[in-house]
Amino acid sequence: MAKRTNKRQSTLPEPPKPVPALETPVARASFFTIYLIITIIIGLGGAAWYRSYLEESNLSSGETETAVWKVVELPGKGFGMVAKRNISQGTTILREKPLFLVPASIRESPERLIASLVSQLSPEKRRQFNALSHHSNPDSTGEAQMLAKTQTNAISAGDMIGIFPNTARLNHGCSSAFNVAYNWAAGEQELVVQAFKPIMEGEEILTTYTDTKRPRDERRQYLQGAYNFFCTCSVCSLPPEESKRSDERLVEMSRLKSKLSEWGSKDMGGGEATNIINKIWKLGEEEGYWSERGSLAWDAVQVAAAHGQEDATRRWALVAEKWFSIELGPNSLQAKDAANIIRRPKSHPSWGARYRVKVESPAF
Ligand SMILES: C[S@@+](CC[C@H](N)C(=O)[O-])C[C@H]1O[C@@H](n2cnc3c(N)ncnc32)[C@H](O)[C@@H]1O
Repeated sequence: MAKRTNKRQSTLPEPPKPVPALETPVARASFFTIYLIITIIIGLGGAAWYRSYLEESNLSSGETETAVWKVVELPGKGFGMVAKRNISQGTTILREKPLFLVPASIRESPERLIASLVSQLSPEKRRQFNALSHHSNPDSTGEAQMLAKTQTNAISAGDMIGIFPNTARLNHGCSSAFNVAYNWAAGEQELVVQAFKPIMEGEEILTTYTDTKRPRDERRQYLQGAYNFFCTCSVCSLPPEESKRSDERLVEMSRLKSKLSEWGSKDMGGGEATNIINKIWKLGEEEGYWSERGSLAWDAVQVAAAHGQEDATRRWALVAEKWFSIELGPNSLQAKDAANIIRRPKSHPSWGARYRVKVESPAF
């Protein structure tokens, strides 16, 4: 049996003594040549890595192609964004600063305001703005067209709305069809786009323009009115029977979500509230609707904490932290708040605010 030895007692043979490398001018010269070559190789490798890092995570506005996605023309949709390679769940596919921000409600003429903001853009940024589509008012020109482009492409950024030329190329998909979500990072003043589902190479990268937890006809009517297109996404194209079942699930998810507000008005106990959250989760799983999972689990954290249930609070916070990180990014305030509750469940602001009662833990 081999004896355990420490280094000092090692019986391994002594390593060979290093050969003095820099003793002659020739040796010194070849050392510097090798040093130079290694430095260049490391430098080039580093630059390539840095370029790919920028491409994946911190793009400057105006790019239409990165290592991860490209903007292409798609039949019947204008432009859209397509994955250039498999994208794993939780990947940040894009960070983007706005061309400009506008308050969500303004007193002055919106046309005039947008025109003035566009006139202040650099020529390159103005080109990016002019390249955007404007389906809400296709025949418009001049200031009206600038307003139409803003209406078609604006994305909420805190209490403002902004124009983000890359994110603006994301087309819409309903319930199980959309695979990315964006989140305004107020600290960095940039939009973060996260893949909350795995996306295969060649697949279209889709966001959602509306709450799609409603029946297909209603969704289509809304999208036609607000964005001027008839939705034929994978959910809207389901055969009649499957479409009916999908509609039923979505309507039930929506009904249960509004029923949950009864806990807020103290008309529902903590056990029932967490039971409803588990039901919504299950329906979402059946539907393939993975969005909003972080906030659903966060609602359960609130219920469990208010009823003073430490173990359930921590378990729901673990789920919330996981899904906030996937959908909003690990540096999002939401993911950080959930991480704090995992460490100290009793630090939740609602801790013990209601009578103590057992609540359900995650049932998945
Ligand atoms: C924010 S833009 C998206 C990018 C746009 N396709 C482009 O070419 O720049 C919104 C417009 O894209 C089109 N669009 C988005 N999702 C679509 C879909 N699922 N099917 C057809 N057209 C869609 C509609 O014309 C909509 O008004």
